[in-house]
Amino acid sequence: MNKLFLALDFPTWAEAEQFLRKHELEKIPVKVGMELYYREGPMIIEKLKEMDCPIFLDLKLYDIPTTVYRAMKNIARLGVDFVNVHALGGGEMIARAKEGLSSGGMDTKLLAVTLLTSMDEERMTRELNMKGSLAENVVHLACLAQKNGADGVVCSVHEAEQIKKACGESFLTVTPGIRSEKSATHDQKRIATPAIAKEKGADILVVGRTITEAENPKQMYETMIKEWEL
Ligand SMILES: O=c1ccn([C@@H]2O[C@H](COP(=O)(O)O)[C@@H](O)[C@H]2O)c(=O)[nH]1
Repeated sequence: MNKLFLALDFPTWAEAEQFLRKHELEKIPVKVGMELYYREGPMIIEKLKEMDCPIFLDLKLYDIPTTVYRAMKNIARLGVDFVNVHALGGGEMIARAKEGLSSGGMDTKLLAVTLLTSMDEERMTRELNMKGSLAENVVHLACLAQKNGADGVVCSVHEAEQIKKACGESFLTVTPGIRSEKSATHDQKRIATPAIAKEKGADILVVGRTITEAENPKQMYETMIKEWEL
């Protein structure tokens, strides 16, 4: 799979829709996160399906296994392409998420967030008191996710190669923190360009502000796709 999902980080559907239409980006794969989903609810998924957009619903569930199972049963009905949990919720939570999702019979793929791309090794050690290197922890969480039924993980480009080695080629690596050579890093710490993502074997790119805040979003989108597909 070789896809770029645009992070639709807008406060309302009206703003997201206006952006997509203004820049002729209808029908592209999109990621809906907490900001938009908590405002608009499931309606947003219907609207994007009407536009024929592949959808990654990025809600990052993290709760006790039963609660996640029940929430996933509801999410399963939406028929999105991807949904995710935090791998740090543990194996049982991931397995119950998969169970809840499977009840929908819609072939939604389950991803597990390893360590957020806004986290670096220094803060992981100092603030979270986690031992080992960041890459070791990410690969460990990827293996845990795989063992418990996840179809792939959200990680940074920099761990994609090691995850593929540990979990196999078909285990998906979905990578946010994508930036062009010149764009601002914002709050992201583990960043990479689409060209590096390709080199490292990442399957799916997630790009938000580099495109949505660009002077010419359509041109930036096309440039990133080109760099990714070359
Ligand atoms: O580890 C993670 C998990 C999710 N995200 C999400 O991806 C986008 C990235 O947006 P940019 O503007 O390209 O930084 C955003 O919606 C995050 O919630 C992530 O960045 N890192």
